Amino acid sequence: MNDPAQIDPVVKLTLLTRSFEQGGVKIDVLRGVNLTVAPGEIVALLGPSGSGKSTLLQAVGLLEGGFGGKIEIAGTEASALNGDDRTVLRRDRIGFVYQFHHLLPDFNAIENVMLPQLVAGKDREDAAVRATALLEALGLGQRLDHRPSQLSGGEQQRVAVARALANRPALVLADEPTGNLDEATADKVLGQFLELVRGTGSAALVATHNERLAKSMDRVVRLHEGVLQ
Ligand SMILES: Nc1ncnc2c1ncn2[C@@H]1O[C@H](COP(=O)(O)OP(=O)(O)OP(=O)(O)O)[C@@H](O)[C@H]1O
Repeated sequence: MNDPAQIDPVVKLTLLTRSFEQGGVKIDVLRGVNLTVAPGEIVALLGPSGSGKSTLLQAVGLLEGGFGGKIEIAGTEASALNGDDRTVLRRDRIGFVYQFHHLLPDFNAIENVMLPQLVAGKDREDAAVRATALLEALGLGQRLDHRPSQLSGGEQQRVAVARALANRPALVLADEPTGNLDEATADKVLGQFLELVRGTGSAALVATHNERLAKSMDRVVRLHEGVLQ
């Protein structure tokens, strides 16, 4: 049996830094962030607008360079990988949900959820089975062949949640996943998202402004003046 102490964290950030130039002025947005997320743990990332939540998620999602410090994802030091290996690590281990769904407009719900699986080399039939199961679990069994424009905002976000989980990622990164929805819909979608993430055993790092929604997660961390509190 595995000793839990020996299991790698899904995320380990050590002294992460990021600065931007704005109008000739250097702004230190992240000033030495340390963060560990355990397998299956759901962590809320709170912080005021402009505090660097999206910047932090971009670092963890291996979406951008320019960061100082160390980024480890599921035991692999991502900051030491070349571009191709980083892409594979991102594709195989990380799912993303954004504030706006970013679904492909010409594909229906099931196709949008199948797509990341096909890109990862999964068999078409298996991908369809997985996509259907996820969409049904999110209450979208009657919407499988609807395109994004034929879905409500909450339904679009639920398809985006299904897409993020399609490849059974070790980690889901969500940037204001319900920020675009009214309060009642946001609560419902976030509740379903958390339940599904818990069911799959993925870990999640969820950036939000919403203290109330944050409290329903396992742990809350706050970005303040470039470090986590
Ligand atoms: N590519 C960039 N170039 C210059 N400055 C940037 C860039 N990306 C982010 N910043 C700056 O970094 C700071 C943090 O931005 P970020 O989007 O990470 O904040 P946030 O906490 O996610 O904000 P919000 O809650 O409003 O989405 C801001 O001052 C922003 O202007």
